[in-house]
Amino acid sequence: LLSPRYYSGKNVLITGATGFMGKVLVEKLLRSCPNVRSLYVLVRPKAGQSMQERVKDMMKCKLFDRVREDDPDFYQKIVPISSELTQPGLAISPQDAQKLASCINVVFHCAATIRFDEPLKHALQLNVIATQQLLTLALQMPNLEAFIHVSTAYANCNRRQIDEVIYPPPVEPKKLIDSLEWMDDSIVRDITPRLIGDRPNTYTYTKALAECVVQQASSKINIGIIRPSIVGASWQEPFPGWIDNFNGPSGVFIAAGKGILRTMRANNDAVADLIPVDVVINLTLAAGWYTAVQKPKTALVYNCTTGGINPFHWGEIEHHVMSTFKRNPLEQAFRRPNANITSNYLINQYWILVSHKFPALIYDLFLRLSGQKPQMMRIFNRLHKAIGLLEYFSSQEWEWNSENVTMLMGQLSPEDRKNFNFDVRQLNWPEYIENYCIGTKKYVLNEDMSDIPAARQHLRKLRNIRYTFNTVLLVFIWRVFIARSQMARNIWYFVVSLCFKFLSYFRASSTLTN
Ligand SMILES: CCCCCCCCCCCCCCCC(=O)SCCNC(=O)CCNC(=O)[C@H](O)C(C)(C)COP(=O)(O)OP(=O)(O)OC[C@H]1O[C@@H](n2cnc3c(N)ncnc32)[C@H](O)[C@@H]1OP(=O)(O)O
Ligand SMILES: NC(=O)C1=CN([C@@H]2O[C@H](COP(=O)(O)OP(=O)(O)OC[C@H]3O[C@@H](n4cnc5c(N)ncnc54)[C@H](OP(=O)(O)O)[C@@H]3O)[C@@H](O)[C@H]2O)C=CC1
Repeated sequence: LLSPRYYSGKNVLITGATGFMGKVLVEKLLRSCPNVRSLYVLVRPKAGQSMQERVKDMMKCKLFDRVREDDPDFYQKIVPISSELTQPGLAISPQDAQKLASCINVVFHCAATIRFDEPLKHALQLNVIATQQLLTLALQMPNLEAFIHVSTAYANCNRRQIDEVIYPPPVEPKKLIDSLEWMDDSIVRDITPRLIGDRPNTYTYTKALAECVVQQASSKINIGIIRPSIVGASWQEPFPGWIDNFNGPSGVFIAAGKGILRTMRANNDAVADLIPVDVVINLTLAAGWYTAVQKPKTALVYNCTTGGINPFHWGEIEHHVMSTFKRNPLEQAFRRPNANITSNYLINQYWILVSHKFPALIYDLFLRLSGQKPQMMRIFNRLHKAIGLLEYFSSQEWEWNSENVTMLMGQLSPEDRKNFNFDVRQLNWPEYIENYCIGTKKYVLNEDMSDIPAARQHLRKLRNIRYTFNTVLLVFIWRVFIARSQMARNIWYFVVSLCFKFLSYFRASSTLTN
C-alpha cells in the first residue's frame, strides 16, 4: 500500500490543525496511517485556553471517535508546538524550531484566514507572509520530502477557465508587503478595492499571492498545491455529514433550515462546486506521497473540484436542503423552512422586504411589547452581510481543469484508491446533501435527533400562527374596504347571500334524502 506505507515512521508538520480541514487531516492520518511517527501541530493559545488545553479539547471531539476506538493512546503521537503565525519567526521558540528542522519529513500548510471581510494587512500577514516564513523554516529541514500547500480553487476566480497552473500574481508579493508595511490601516482600507481589482475579497487575492510565494521556493523544495472549491461536510469518513462550522454553505443551510433565510441571490442553473472535506483530505495525503516519491520538477497544482466531473446545481441544492429540513426540522425554527434562490436582483429585494424585514419587524415589536430586547432585525442584518459576501460565488460558475487529480488517481493502487478515495464520480448528491444538513443539525447546532417530533410540532404551531395571521389580515383589509367603498359592500352582500343560498340548498337536499 503506497500511502500508509509511505507515512510509516514519518514526522509530519501541520499548520491549521485546529481548523475544520486540519482536524480531518489529523484524524485521517492517525486512522489510516497508524504507523506515522509523530504529528507536530502548530497551535496558538486562544480565548483563555493554553495551546495544550486546545489540543486536548480537539482530541475529545466526536470526529476522533473511530481513532480512539482503534487506539486509545493515539494522542501520544500529537506534539503541540506553540506558534502564532502572524509573529516574526512564527513565534516558534529556538528549541522547537531546531527540533522541527531536524526531524520533519512532510509539511501540510492548512492555516489561513478564510474570512471574506478580513482587512488586507491581516490577510496578507497570515496568508502570504506566514507562508513565506514557513517556507524559510522548511528550507532548514534536511529531511523534508514534501511541502503541501492548501490554496483555494477561487484564488484565480477572476478567470472563467482555471487550469492546474500557477498564474502570474496580481502584484509581486514582496513589493506589496514592502509598500503596505509603512501605510497605516486607514490608507490600506482606502486602496484595498483598487488593489484587489476584479477579485471579490482580500481572501482570494492573498491566496493567489501565496501560491506565487510557494512557487518561488519550488526549485529548492518538493511542493504540491491543493486547490479545493467550496469545502463541505464529510461524505464518508470518518462518518457521513461531519461538519463543525458556519462557513460557506453550512451557515446558509442552517439559516434556511431555521426559517430565517427565505431568499438569496444565486443562479439556479449554475454549478455548485461543493467538495466533501474527506475527499480534499484524501487527495492531500495522496499528493503528499506523490510529491515526496516522484519529486515532480515543478510544483504540481491539483484543482480539487466536482463541477467538471459530477456537476450539481444551486437549484438542486436548494430543493434537497429544503426537503431534508422539512423531514428533519431544526429545533425552535423562526418560521417554516421555505427558502428560494433567484438570480434576479429586484425579486430578491422584494422577498427580503416581505419575507425577511417585515417578519423581523413584527417579531421585534412583539418582543418589545412583552418586555424583551428586540433582536431579530440585528440577526437579519448580520445574515444579509454574510450572504452578501457569498453571492459572488453562488451567482456564477467556473470551469476547472483537473488533469493532475485524474493522473494522481491513476497512480494509486486499487486498495489505496479505496482507502484514500477522492473519486467524486461516485458521489450521490441527494444523499450527500441530506447527510450534510443532518450533520449541521447534529454537530454544529448539537441538536438531538430524538427531538425531531417536538420540532415538527413546533412547525405545525408556526403553520397555525401563519394561517391565523393571514385570516386576521384578510378580514381586517376587507373590513377597511367595506367601510370605504359601496362596490366592496355590494360584493360582500352578494358573496354572503350566495353562501347562504348554497347552505340552505344543501340542508334541503339532505332532509329530502333522509
Ligand atoms: C437553501 C439555499 C441554497 C443556496 C446556498 C448558497 C450557498 C453559497 C455558498 C457560497 C460559498 C462560497 C465559498 C467560497 C469558497 C471558499 O474559498 S472557502 C472560504 C469560505 N469562507 C467563508 O465562508 C467565510 C465567510 N465568513 C466570513 O467572512 C465572516 O464569518 C462573515 C460572514 C463576514 C461574518 O462575520 P461576523 O459578522 O464578524 O461574524 P463571525 O465573527 O464570523 O461570526 C459571528 C457569529 O455568527 C455565526 N456565523 C458565522 N457565519 C454565519 C453564517 N453564514 N450564517 C449564520 N451564522 C453565522 C458564527 O458562528 C458566530 O456565532 P457566535 O460565536 O457569535 O455565537
Ligand atoms: N473551508 C473552505 O471552504 C475552504 C478552505 N480552503 C483552504 O483550506 C485551508 C483550511 O481552511 P479551514 O480549515 O476551512 O479554515 P479554518 O478557519 O477552519 O482553520 C484555520 C486554521 O488556521 C489557524 N490559524 C489562523 N490564524 C492563525 C494564527 N495567527 N496563528 C496560528 N494559527 C492560525 C486556525 O487556528 P485557530 O484555531 O487558533 O484559529 C485554524 O487552525 C485554508 O488554507 C483555506 O484557505 C480552501 C478552499 C475552501
